[in-house]
Amino acid sequence: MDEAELPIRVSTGSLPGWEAVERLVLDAHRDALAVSDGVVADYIPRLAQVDPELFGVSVAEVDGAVHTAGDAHVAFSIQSISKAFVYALVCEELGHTAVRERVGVNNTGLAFNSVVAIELNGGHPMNPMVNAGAIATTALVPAASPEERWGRIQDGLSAFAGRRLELDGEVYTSEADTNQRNRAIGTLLEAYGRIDTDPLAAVDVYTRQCSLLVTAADLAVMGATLADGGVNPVTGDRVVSASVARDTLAVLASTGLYERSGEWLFEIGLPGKSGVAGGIVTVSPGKGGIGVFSPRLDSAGNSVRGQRATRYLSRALGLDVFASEAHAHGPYPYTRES
Ligand SMILES: NC(=O)CC[C@H](N)C(=O)O
Repeated sequence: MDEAELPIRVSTGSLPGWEAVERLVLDAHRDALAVSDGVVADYIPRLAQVDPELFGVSVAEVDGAVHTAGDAHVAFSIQSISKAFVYALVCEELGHTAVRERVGVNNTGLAFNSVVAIELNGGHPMNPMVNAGAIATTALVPAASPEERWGRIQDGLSAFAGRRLELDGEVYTSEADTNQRNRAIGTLLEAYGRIDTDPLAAVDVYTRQCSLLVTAADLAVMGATLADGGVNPVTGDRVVSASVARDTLAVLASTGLYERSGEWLFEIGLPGKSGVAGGIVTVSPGKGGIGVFSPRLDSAGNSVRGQRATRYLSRALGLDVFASEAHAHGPYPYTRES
C-alpha cells in the first residue's frame, strides 16, 4: 500500500471514540499481517528461536481504555525500549540538565551498538537511546549496589506498565554470554570518564533491564503513561513528573529509532522507541500509547510489521503531530464581530 491509499487524518486534539479506535486497531493488525519482510534478530541466540509470525497491536488511551488485536498479550523481551523508561526514571532522580550533560540528546546517525560513534564524539555517548548512552544512563540510577540499581529499574518499569514485570532468564543468560561488544562499550565509556561505577556491573544491569518481559498491551500502557503527563492511566499512579515525560518524548523524537529516526518521524510523525525483540512503543502526547510486537526486523533493528501498523494507526487516528489544516477564517485582516 502506498502513501496515497493511507491519507493522514489531521489531529483534532482527542482520539475518535472507543468504537472507532477498536475497529482501527483491528484494521491496522489485518493490514500489516500481510507483510513478511525482515529477519528475526539472531545476534542474541535466544531471540532467534522466537516464532516470526507472532504479531500483536495495542492502543491504550489516556482515559485507561486498552484496545488489542492479535498476539497483544504474548510476552517478549523489552530490549532497547527499556532505554526510554530508564531514561525517564533517571531524569526524575537527577533532573533535566545533569542527564543532558552526561548523556546528551543528539542523534549519532549510526547503529545502536556503534563503537565508532563514541570515538567520533570524543567519548560522549551522544544520547540515551543508543547502547553507549543507555549503559551510561543505567549507571546513573542512584543505588548503593548493582542489585539495588536493578531492583529500582524493575520497580520503575513495572510502575510504567501497571503490573509486575519479570525477567526472562533465558534471554538474559543468552545475551550476557554474548555481549562482549556492550562490555567493550561500557569499558570505553569508563576510560572517557562517562561512567563512575563499575562499567561491567552497569552493563549487567542494562542486560537485565533489556530482558524484562512485556506484551504489546504493556507497551501501549507504558506509552500512555508518557502521553498522560507521567501518570499511568490504568492504575492512576504517578510514575514520573509531567516535565520528565515531556523530556523523554523529545529525546525519542530524534533518536528512538537510531539512524532511522528521521524516516520514522517523516512517516509516522510521533515519538517512538524500538527494540530488537520486535517491540515498538509510540506515544501521542495527551492521547495515548501504541504498542506493537512482531519479531521480523529491518536492517536497523526495527520491527517491519510494527512500523507499518504504527504508521496505519498514526494516520487513521489523526495522531501525526505535524499534520494540520487551515482553520476556518475570512481574508486577512480578520474582522471581529462587535
Ligand atoms: N536495539 C536493541 O534492542 C538492542 C538491545 C540489546 N539488549 C543490545 O544491547 O544489543
